[in-house]
This record gives sequence, C-alpha cells and structure tokens, in this order.
Amino acid sequence: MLRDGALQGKTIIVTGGGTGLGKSITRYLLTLGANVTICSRRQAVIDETAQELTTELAAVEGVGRILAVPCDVRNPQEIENVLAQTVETFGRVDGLLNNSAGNFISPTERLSYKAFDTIVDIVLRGTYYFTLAVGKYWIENKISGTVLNISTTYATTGSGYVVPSAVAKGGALIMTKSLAAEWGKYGIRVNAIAPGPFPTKGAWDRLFPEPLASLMDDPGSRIPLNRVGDHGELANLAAYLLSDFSGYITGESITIDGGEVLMAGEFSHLRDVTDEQWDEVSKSIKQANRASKS
Ligand SMILES: CCCCCCCCC/C=C/C(=O)SCCNC(=O)CCNC(=O)[C@H](O)C(C)(C)COP(=O)(O)OP(=O)(O)OC[C@H]1O[C@@H](n2cnc3c(N)ncnc32)[C@H](O)[C@@H]1OP(=O)(O)O
Ligand SMILES: NC(=O)C1=CN([C@@H]2O[C@H](COP(=O)(O)OP(=O)(O)OC[C@H]3O[C@@H](n4cnc5c(N)ncnc54)[C@H](OP(=O)(O)O)[C@@H]3O)[C@@H](O)[C@H]2O)C=CC1
Repeated sequence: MLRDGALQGKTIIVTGGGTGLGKSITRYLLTLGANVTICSRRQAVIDETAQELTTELAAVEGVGRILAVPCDVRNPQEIENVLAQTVETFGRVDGLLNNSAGNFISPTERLSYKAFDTIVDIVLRGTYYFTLAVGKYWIENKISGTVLNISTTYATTGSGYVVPSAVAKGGALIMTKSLAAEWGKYGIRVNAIAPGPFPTKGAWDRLFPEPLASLMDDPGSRIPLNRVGDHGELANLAAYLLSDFSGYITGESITIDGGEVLMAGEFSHLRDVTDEQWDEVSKSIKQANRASKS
C-alpha cells in the first residue's frame, strides 16, 4: 500500500516477530526499507525467520536489515537488552510493535491461578514493560516514536472462554489511549489494531483446535465479508500506523475484521433468509398492518 522506501531510515522493534502475524508484518516493514529487530523467547525461531526473510528479500531494492534478539517480554532486563542491541546495531529506535501474546481457549473455572497469570503477564505486563522501556528512551533522546499494539475486537466487547486474554487486551487498550494523551507532548503516538480472525498456527492451535474445530462453524462464515483476513491486509494497516503518514492519529484502535463485530447487531444474522422468504415476511407484516387499522 505504501510507496517504496516509505519506512527508509526507520528502525522498528517487533515483539513476537518470528511467527504468524508478527512475521508477516516484519516482512512488509523490511520491504518498505525499515530496519527491524524481532524478539521472542525461542532464539531458534527468530534466527530462522531472520535468515529466511534476509534470503527471500535479498533482491528487493532498499530493503531494511533484520536483527533477532531473544527476549521474554515479562522480563525487563531482557527488554532493556533488546533496546540496547537495537540501538547499537541500527543507531536508534523509532517504532515499537507490541505483538507478542499468549492465549488458549478454556472455560474460566478450569483455569489455575498460574494459567490466568501466564496470559495476563505476557499480554498486559509484556506490553507495558516494553512500552515503558522504549518510551523512556524516546523521551530521554527526544525521539518522536510510535507504539502500535496488536489488540483484538474482544478487548472492547469482552468474550467468554478467553477471559485472561480479554482482560489483558482490554488493559493494553486503555493504556494505548491513556499514554496517547500523556505522551503526545513528546510527539509520541500510541495506537492499536483490533484484528478479527487471521489464520496463524499459533492462534488456530490454541483457539480452534479439535474437537472444537469440528463443532464450530468455519470462522469466515460468520463474517459479513464472508472470509477470514489476509496477512497482507493487516501488514498494510500496521505499516501505515507505524509510518509518518499517520502522523495525526493517536490513541486510536482500528478494527480490521471484515465486519465481524457488527454481527452483534440484533438482526445482522438474518443474511441467509432468501428473497422468497422475505416476500412472505413482507406479506405477513402488511397483513398485520391492515388488521391493526381495521
Ligand atoms: C475461531 C478461530 C480463532 C479466531 C481468532 C480470533 C481472535 C483471537 C484473538 C487473540 C488471539 C491470540 O492471542 S492468539 C496467540 C496465540 N499464540 C500463543 O499463545 C503463543 C504463545 N503461547 C504459549 O507459549 C503457551 O500456549 C502459553 C500457555 C500461553 C504459555 O506457555 P508457558 O510455557 O509460559 O506456560 P505453561 O507452563 O505451559 O502453562 C502455564 C499455565 O497455563 C496452563 N495451561 C496451558 N494451556 C492450558 C489449557 N489449554 N487449558 C488450561 N490451562 C492451560 C498450564 O497448565 C500452566 O498452569 P499450571 O498447570 O497451574 O502450572
Ligand atoms: N491470529 C489471529 O486471528 C489474531 C491474532 N491477534 C493477535 O495477533 C498477535 C500475533 O498472534 P499470532 O500471530 O496469531 O500468533 P503467534 O502464536 O504466531 O504469535 C505470538 C508470538 O508471541 C511470542 N511470545 C509468546 N510469549 C512470549 C513472551 N513471553 N515473550 C516474548 N514473546 C512471546 C511467540 O514467540 P515465542 O513462543 O518464541 O516466545 C510468538 O511469536 C497477538 O497479539 C494476538 O493476540 C489478535 C486477533 C486475532
């Protein structure tokens, strides 16, 4: 979507950049010329992704460089190390994409205290730790940086069976708005993206496993646009929000879900009613109208 070189000279840290959506966004940021540091717990995974993307994009003119640094986002020292290594390698940091997450589907009453903590710690604590580290660095160095948090649509609606994730994503969303208000004076922008379903192994293994997958409808079938999301569509939006082209947008969460959340509308689920059935419905209502007038 953005023109070639749109992110030239920018350095962006992508948490969870070794897999899934983080990897797809990283690919696009590199293509647009940004240098990218990817980090997550599994060193072998981020190293392999860095190698793969370097080889895949070698022929792209103006492509950025990629650095892989292991990090558990629950650990402030490891976060500080990612920041230090990024500055040492690329000279500065301009953007932070908080994309790392943990999640699994479960009735809440089946969760141990530790299970609940694990999700909240990765998603909420990880997001505010990383944002705090990078925000302090930006304020100290007078850099107008940009934070982008990967949220979910249920951060605002809530959702059963993923309650720790909903609690944590909800907290991260209110941090997005709160910090946008507070750090605007430093030129720092803070935004979020709320994606609907975008197939990834990490999400599907934990949210759509068997036998649930056989019991549930295809995730695309309950979406007005009748399909799940494409990674490129999300990458476009992320690159825009991390770029200077979105310079006047802050504190915003942008939904990209093919209209899925709108299905909460009282009658939105009636899309399978046929024309013939609507004729019958219309006749029936008109008959009732006439009866009420007589
Ligand atoms: C419709 C289509 C989609 C559509 C999708 C639409 C929107 C989705 C929105 C959001 C999507 C996402 O976030 S998708 C992101 C998915 N990706 C990930 O989750 C990647 C990272 N995940 C992980 O590493 C693991 O899954 C996770 C458990 C979170 C963390 O691993 P750890 O090694 O740190 O933790 P563990 O020691 O294994 O587990 C910690 C505790 O959690 C418990 N635990 C682990 N799994 C459990 C389970 N299934 N049920 C109960 N409890 C469980 C363990 O027993 C432990 O508790 P004790 O027994 O008490 O010790
Ligand atoms: N796929 C979808 O439909 C949707 C996804 N999302 C969000 O998109 C983002 C990406 O998810 P997706 O790509 O689907 O799933 P993935 O499982 O592929 O991505 C999650 C990433 O987080 C990393 N991670 C997990 N725990 C930690 C930790 N403690 N420290 C550092 N990194 C960690 C994982 O790497 P490692 O294991 O190496 O640490 C992994 O790379 C998440 O924020 C998710 O909530 C939101 C809505 C819908």
